[in-house]
Amino acid sequence: MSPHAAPEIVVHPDAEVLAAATAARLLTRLVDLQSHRAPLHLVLTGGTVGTATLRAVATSPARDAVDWSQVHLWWGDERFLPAGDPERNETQAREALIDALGDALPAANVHPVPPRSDAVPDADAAARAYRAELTTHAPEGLRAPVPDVLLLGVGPDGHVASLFPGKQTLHEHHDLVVAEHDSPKPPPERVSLTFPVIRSAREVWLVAAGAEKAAAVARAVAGGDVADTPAAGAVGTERTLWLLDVTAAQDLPAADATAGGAGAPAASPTSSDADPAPEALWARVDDYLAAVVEEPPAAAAVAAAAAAAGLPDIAVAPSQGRFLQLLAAAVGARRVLEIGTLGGYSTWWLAQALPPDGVVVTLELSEPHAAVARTSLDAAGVGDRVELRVGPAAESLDALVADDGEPFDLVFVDADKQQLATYVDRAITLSRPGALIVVDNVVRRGTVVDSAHPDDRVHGVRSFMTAVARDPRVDATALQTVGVKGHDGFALLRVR
Ligand SMILES: O=C(O)[C@H](O)[C@@H](O)[C@H](O)[C@H](O)COP(=O)(O)O
Repeated sequence: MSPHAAPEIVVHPDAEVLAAATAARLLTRLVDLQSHRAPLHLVLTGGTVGTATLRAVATSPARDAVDWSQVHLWWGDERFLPAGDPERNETQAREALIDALGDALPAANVHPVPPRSDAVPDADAAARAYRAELTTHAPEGLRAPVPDVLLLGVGPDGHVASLFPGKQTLHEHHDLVVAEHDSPKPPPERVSLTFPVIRSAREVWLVAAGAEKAAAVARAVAGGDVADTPAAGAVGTERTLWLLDVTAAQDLPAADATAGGAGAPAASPTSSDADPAPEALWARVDDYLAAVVEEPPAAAAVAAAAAAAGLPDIAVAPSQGRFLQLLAAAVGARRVLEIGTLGGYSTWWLAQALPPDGVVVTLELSEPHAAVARTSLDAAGVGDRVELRVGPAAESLDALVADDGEPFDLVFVDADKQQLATYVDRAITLSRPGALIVVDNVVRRGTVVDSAHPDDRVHGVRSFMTAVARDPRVDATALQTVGVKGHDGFALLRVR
């Protein structure tokens, strides 16, 4: 099985057969793997199919072919409830399998997410404790054990574990475990592994039954947007296996699924033979790169505050933030202009490059966004190096031109695209020779090539591209990028 292999899909006639077949497959896989390595790490999932699979394992004649003393059990997520609560995934897994294994499975091999208690009063505390447990059992050089098989149920909205569409937790690239305080699936308080852990698994098995899952399954298998369909981001380093019943597979192209039990890798879900480069793979690479570009806690706090305030998740990724910082440092920036503050995340990175007397002048249209940014940047200790101006960017830029102040050394343009040509024209006017101007989001999933595209932001970018191509004041280039934010790109200008 090659890394990043296309997902395999196996379809069974109904949910009962699906659970039994998944159990048989799991037992066989564990026995096979035990001839290669020990211990094994198996991550369980909550939900009806996940729990039915555990019951089928418990009642299988092949159950005892596994040396359970060499298997560690973890959970992909947990409903943050008191110990023994029947709704806890741990409770259900104990009733379905663990109790039946008895002494064959040492208690020390079972690693539940801590239940609600006086000692662990909230999901954040449980997440911290679970993170510590993972790290305790991590091999040298890693922060968590590498799951050999990671099971995931799939919700009708495409959620996996307790990672739900539209939530900031989907974009957690560094932490191993997060608390979810507002789960749309009850209970609201949950704890979940993050994608960096899920995507570190050798094999990710997604199990789903029921027609209500079909649309999400089809979107995920087709490599959909993780923000809309989190299951699309659940891929293993060696294998991604979809185990479905007929109804959950009903929206898949017919060629994409093999009959149940065969288990042979299905035809790739794409028309080409080459491995597709799904957004999930790009996101996984970003996860890897994020481990290289450690997102400082102060930056993560700015991002978290923006998410908590409900700001749209359109800030740059950590690696892009560091890129801006390095560019600013490379030109020895003392004065930086930012057009589009949002929650202040890129502002924070830019401020890191400044000398003590440096300043980032950042322009934001929305007062509520500016208020979030101001609070976060002050809390991060960089507020004294940031001058935040609220109002329409074109007006603020004209005022800066009228001020005829010191020129800027670097400009970062990350605002509405309809007026991009105007913003960049003013930025060039406000910059010194040798200054750099970075313009974000200029590829827009490739739509920038479409002269008839209905989105006026596309036309704003195209107008900017046309203008900058013939502007004698700058040398310019533009590069495509892929990553957790999908397919996009940026332009880089140097003022002559
Ligand atoms: O705690 C949970 O609820 C699960 O971990 C969750 O991710 C579940 O696996 C899916 O919601 C699918 O659940 P069903 O299989 O019951 O549809």
